[in-house]
Amino acid sequence: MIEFDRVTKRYDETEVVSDVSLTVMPHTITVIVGTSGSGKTTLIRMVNRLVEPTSGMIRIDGEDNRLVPEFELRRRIGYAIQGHGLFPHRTVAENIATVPTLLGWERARIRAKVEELLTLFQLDPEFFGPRYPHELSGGQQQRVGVARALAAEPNLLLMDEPFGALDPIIRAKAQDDLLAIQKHFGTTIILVTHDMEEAFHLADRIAVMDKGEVVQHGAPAEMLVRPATPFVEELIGATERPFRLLAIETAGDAVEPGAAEGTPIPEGLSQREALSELLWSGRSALPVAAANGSILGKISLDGLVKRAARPR
Ligand SMILES: Nc1ncnc2c1ncn2[C@@H]1O[C@H](COP(=O)(O)OP(=O)(O)OP(=O)(O)O)[C@@H](O)[C@H]1O
Repeated sequence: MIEFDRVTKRYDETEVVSDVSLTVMPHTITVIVGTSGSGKTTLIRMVNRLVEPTSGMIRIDGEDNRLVPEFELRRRIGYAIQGHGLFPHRTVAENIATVPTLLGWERARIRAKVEELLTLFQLDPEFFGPRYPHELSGGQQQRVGVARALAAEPNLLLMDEPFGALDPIIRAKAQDDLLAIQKHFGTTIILVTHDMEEAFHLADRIAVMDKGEVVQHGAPAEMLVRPATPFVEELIGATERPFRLLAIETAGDAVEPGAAEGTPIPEGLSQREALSELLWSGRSALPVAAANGSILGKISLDGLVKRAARPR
């Protein structure tokens, strides 16, 4: 659990983070959104003490983070940033192995970890392990950056626009990888993004920052129904509300009994994507398939229209 307790950061006279109190529950994804310059990066960099708060305290599992030596914090907390920050003269495998090596893991354990992570990110370890970052595409480098942040199996992962530079297709893939990994390891993740679509897709909780303050912190659906300020409402975008609501849950959550014709929708697809498939197919229902290919039932336009309506 991460507790921000009345955290303030000032640079000279300018307050860039103002009296933020926020609790991040273990094994959840909290997404921080807000306009440029609202203090998102500063807030998360205070967790691993790349930035020191002017006042207030951050506790990690109950422990004041100032009592933990900085090098220890940075080994314990994964940190992935836009542009990935890979070491150019180290291979992909060496990059991922950075923190485990510092921690003195045995070679066999390091090798196994590197292979596991590359495989999870669907990068063939034999092919990609010995390559150098410049031999990879931007999207592949970005995934290696996230793999590196995860290598020492941190309980906590801080991510600052980790998918910012990716094209929409690779981005969607990277988001799904992240969700799978979060499920697999139970990692607590705090992620900063400008992309509301990404926020609604990934978040268990969204924190909205405006001029250094957290103006709302809650479940995505709650934010749609009860935006705390006009700023939050504007950020969500009134015309997007039904679609944002559908983006929160998966097709698997909307399965209805019965059969339907057409190409099956994977159960992990968001309901928003399922709606799009339905509209494009011109059908009123499509089958929904599990990862192993078995048909779970169907998803219907009528069902999704009901789910997209304002919750009561
Ligand atoms: N080292 C610093 N010295 C002075 N001011 C700073 C420093 N770091 C950040 N700031 C200021 O603090 C404010 C918040 O910056 P921060 O990077 O936290 O915002 P952000 O919400 O992450 O923005 P963006 O979305 O553009 O990345 C900005 O106005 C920035 O200029």
